[in-house]
Amino acid sequence: MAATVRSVLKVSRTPFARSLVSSSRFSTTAAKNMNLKERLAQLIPAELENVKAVRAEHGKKSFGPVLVDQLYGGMRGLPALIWDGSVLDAEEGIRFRGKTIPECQALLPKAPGGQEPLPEGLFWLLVTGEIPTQEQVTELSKDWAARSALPEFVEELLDRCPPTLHPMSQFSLAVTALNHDSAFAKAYQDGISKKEYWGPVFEDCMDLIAKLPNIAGRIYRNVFGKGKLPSIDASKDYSHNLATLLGFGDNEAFVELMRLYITIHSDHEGGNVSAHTGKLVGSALSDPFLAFAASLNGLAGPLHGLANQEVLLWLRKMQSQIGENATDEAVKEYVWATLKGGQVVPGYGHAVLRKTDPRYTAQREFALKHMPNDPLFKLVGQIYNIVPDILLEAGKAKNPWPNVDAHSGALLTHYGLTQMQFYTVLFGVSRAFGVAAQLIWDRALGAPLERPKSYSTAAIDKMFKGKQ
Ligand SMILES: CC(=O)SCCNC(=O)CCNC(=O)[C@H](O)C(C)(C)COP(=O)(O)OP(=O)(O)OC[C@H]1O[C@@H](n2cnc3c(N)ncnc32)[C@H](O)[C@@H]1OP(=O)(O)O
Ligand SMILES: O=C([O-])CC(=O)C(=O)O
Repeated sequence: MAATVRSVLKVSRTPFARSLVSSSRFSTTAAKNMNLKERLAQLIPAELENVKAVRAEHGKKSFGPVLVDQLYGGMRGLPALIWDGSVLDAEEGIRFRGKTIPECQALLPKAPGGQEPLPEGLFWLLVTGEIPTQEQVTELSKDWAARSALPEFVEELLDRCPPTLHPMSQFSLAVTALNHDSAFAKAYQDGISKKEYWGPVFEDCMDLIAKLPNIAGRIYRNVFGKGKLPSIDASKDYSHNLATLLGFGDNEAFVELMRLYITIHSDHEGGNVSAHTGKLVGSALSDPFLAFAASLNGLAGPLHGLANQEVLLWLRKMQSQIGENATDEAVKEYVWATLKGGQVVPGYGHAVLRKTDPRYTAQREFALKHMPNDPLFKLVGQIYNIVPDILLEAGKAKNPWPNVDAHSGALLTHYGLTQMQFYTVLFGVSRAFGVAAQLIWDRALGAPLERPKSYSTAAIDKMFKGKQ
C-alpha cells in the first residue's frame, strides 16, 4: 500500500509542477515584478485545471484499505487530506514545496547581513511554489508592516486579560476577535460568488499574519510586565519587528533566530492538529481569523505545540531534582521516573517522523554557531544521547528521536526569553504561515466542507460479526 500511496502522491504533485512550468512564461521577468496576489491570480486558473485533470485520471483509484484500528488509532497513516504547501517524509522530514530546510536556508532571500531565510520568502514559496526575488520579499515586509495595527478593542481585550490567563488562550481570543474586520465574512454577507472567495481570504490571511507580532508582543509585555509596546518599523523585516516588540530587537542573533524559527515552524503538512483544524474550520467558510484561532487552540495542547513549554518545564524540574551538570546515570534515572510516572518525555517521539526532526537539527546547528557553550544547550545534547535508547528499551514509542520542540526552548532561553509559557505563542505566529497558505488555496480551488463518516463501536462490531 505504501508504494501505491507514494506513486499517487508523485502523480498528484506532477500537475502542480506542470502548472508552474506551463506558466513559466510568467516566472521570468514579468513574474519577478509582480506582487504575491498578482502572481497567485495567474497561478490559480492553471491549478484549477490540474486538479480537474488529476481527479479525472485518478479520482476513482484507491489508496488501499482502511483498517478499523485506524479509526481507533487517531487516523494514523490514513490518507485523508490535500495539502500543497509541504509534505512530510517519515525518514527525511519536511519539505516546503519540495525544498528541504537546508535548501530553503540556501535559496530564500536574506536580510542585509543576515544568513537565515526571511519568513516572508517562505510564505511566498508556500503560496506559489516559487522562490521570490529580494524585492518581492521586501515588498511583503512593507505590506505586512502597513497592515500590522490592531483594532483598539482588540488591544483593550488583551489589556483586560488577567496575567494568569495562559498566553495561548489570550492569543486565541485576540485572533478570534480579528474576525470583526474580516474581508471574507463581509464579502460573504454581501453575496460574493464562490469563484471570488480566494480574494478576500487572501486579504484576511495577509492581515492575520501582519497583526500577529503586535498580538504576541502585547501578550508578552502584559503578562511578564515588560513595559510599553514599541511601534512596528516599516523599514524592517517581519522577524526584526517581532523581536523588537518582544524587547530583543537590538540583538541581531535573536533576530536571526526569529527568522529561522518562523521559517521552520511554519508548516508540517496537513494532518497535524493545528493545520488540520484550521483547514477543517475553514471548510465551513469560517473566515481565516476564526479558522486560525481554532488552529491555535489545538496548538496549545501538550502533545502538540505546547510541548516546547513542557520541554523547558521538564528540564528545569530535572535540574532542580538532580542538579545542573548531572551525570548521565542521574539523567537516565530521571527519564525512567518520568516514564514510570505514566508521563511522556516531552520533545521526543512523533506521529509521522521516524528519524531526528530536521527542525531539531537546524536549531542545533544554529546553537553550535551562536551559543556552543550554553549550559542548557549542552543539557539538550546530553539528553539526545540518553533518551532514544530509553524509549527504545521502554518499547512503546514508535519514534524514539527528538522533534522540533526538544530544542527551541534552549535557544530562546539563551537570549533571555525565559518565560516558557510564552513559547507556543511564537510557534503559533509561525504556524499561521502554513495554515494561511492552504486556506487561500482551499478557497481558490473550491475545497468542499469537510465531513468524514464516523461509526459507533456497536456499528463496527455489527458490521464485522461473523465475518473473517
Ligand atoms: C510540533 C509537534 O507537535 S511535535 C510533537 C510534540 N509532542 C511531544 O513532544 C510530546 C511527547 N511525544 C508524544 O507524546 C508522542 O510521541 C506524540 C504525541 C508526538 C505522537 O504520538 P503517537 O503517534 O501516538 O506516538 P506512538 O505511536 O509512538 O505512541 C505509542 C505509545 O508510545 C508512547 N510514546 C510516544 N512518544 C513518547 C514519549 N516521548 N514519551 C513517552 N511515551 C511516548 C505513546 O504515549 C503511546 O503510549 P500508549 O500506547 O500507552 O498510548
Ligand atoms: O506533524 C505533526 O503531527 C506535529 C508537528 O511536528 C507539527 O505540526 O509541526
